[in-house]
Amino acid sequence: MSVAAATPPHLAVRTVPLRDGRDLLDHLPAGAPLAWSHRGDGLVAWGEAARFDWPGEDSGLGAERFTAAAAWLAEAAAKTDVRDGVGLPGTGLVAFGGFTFDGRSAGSSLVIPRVIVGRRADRAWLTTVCDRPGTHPGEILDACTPARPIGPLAWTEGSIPAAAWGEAVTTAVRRIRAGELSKVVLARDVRARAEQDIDIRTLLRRLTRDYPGCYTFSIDGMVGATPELLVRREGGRIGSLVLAGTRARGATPQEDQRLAAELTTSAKDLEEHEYAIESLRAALAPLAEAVETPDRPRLLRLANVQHLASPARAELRPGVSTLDVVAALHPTAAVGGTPTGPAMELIRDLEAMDRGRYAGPVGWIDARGNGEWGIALRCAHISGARARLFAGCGIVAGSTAGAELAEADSKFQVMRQALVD
Ligand SMILES: C=C(O[C@H]1C=CC=C(C(=O)O)[C@@H]1O)C(=O)O
Repeated sequence: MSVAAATPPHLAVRTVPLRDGRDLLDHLPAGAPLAWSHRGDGLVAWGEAARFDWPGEDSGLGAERFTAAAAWLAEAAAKTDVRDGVGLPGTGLVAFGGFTFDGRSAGSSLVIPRVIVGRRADRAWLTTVCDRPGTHPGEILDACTPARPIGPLAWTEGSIPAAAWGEAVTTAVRRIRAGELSKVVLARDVRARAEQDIDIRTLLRRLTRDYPGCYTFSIDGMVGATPELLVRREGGRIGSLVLAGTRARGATPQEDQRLAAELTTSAKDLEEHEYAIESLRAALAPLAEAVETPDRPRLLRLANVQHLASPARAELRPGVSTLDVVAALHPTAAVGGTPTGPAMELIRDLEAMDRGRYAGPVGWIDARGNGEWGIALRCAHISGARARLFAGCGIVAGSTAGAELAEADSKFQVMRQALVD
């Protein structure tokens, strides 16, 4: 099924310092905004100078989509004339990307925008991408109209009703107890329809306001605020934040504390977390040295849920690219399961839906290989007036359908709240 991606064009890229203290999102015109932001830093972008699309591969387990994307980007970089007056990660040639969860699905893409505005602490910059040196992209002048409210929404079930998904959880628990695998992450979707096209900038504003500690993203209609950092690369250093194990937030400080204590001492959740750490260490072993992970996970509190979280750091071996790391880490045990092969098969058997880019790598990369890639969680696919929301849960031998349905609901809350005026 694989086909060659379109050859990237010759481009001229200019980055200049920007003396503008505005919030990154204030720069975005309506339409199809690109964004990646975390605590006010990040990149927003619009327009499309070049694009890589991947149609899906036959086996679904390989890394073809990442390898093809890396080759396309390297070719684009070789054909680009760059004048970078700032020289930070995220300046010069930058591509935004979103990859499908399953290699068999179509929809993985990289986009080199026409205009990028970036911020890192007190430094901001503007990057423009043209077809010829000395020209300016028309998109730079796109009028920045105010973000619109979403308006009334009609909600419907997704691909699989709640009760049937609960049965899938029970089946997964049975297969885990029978020794077929240790853990599988099962996901479900719900759908909403607005009366007018959904203004993605409104969602981004609400997500950055409510989830400042998460990575807010918008790439080709996938919009969300993920707490899970797959890999951040700066020079030869990489970092990652492994999450697995979840409780809701309590309604009172006492209840919140009780749920946190339950999570940090739960054998089921610590086991689930350990699988995620082991899979990260195994995936990084051939690519990186000095992999450091903490002895015990920390508690990460978000507005809707609390997670067990472990920050990891490592030093990349020479010649290893960022997309090599993305390919090696994906799918982590936090979105696939353990072992990966049987978990992927069970997901295909039980979920009754194509995840598309939900739970796939999402982020940006520059021509020097710096970049930040998260896992597309707590997100929705927005297409015109339609939104499809996704949420998944790690299932282990001790899981129950009722608790997992409740956990999925607390994960849906991120995009539900972003969509409701
Ligand atoms: C699969 C999702 O979350 C993962 C990330 C953190 C904790 C998880 C858990 O505790 O089940 C999930 O593995 C999702 O939000 O859709």
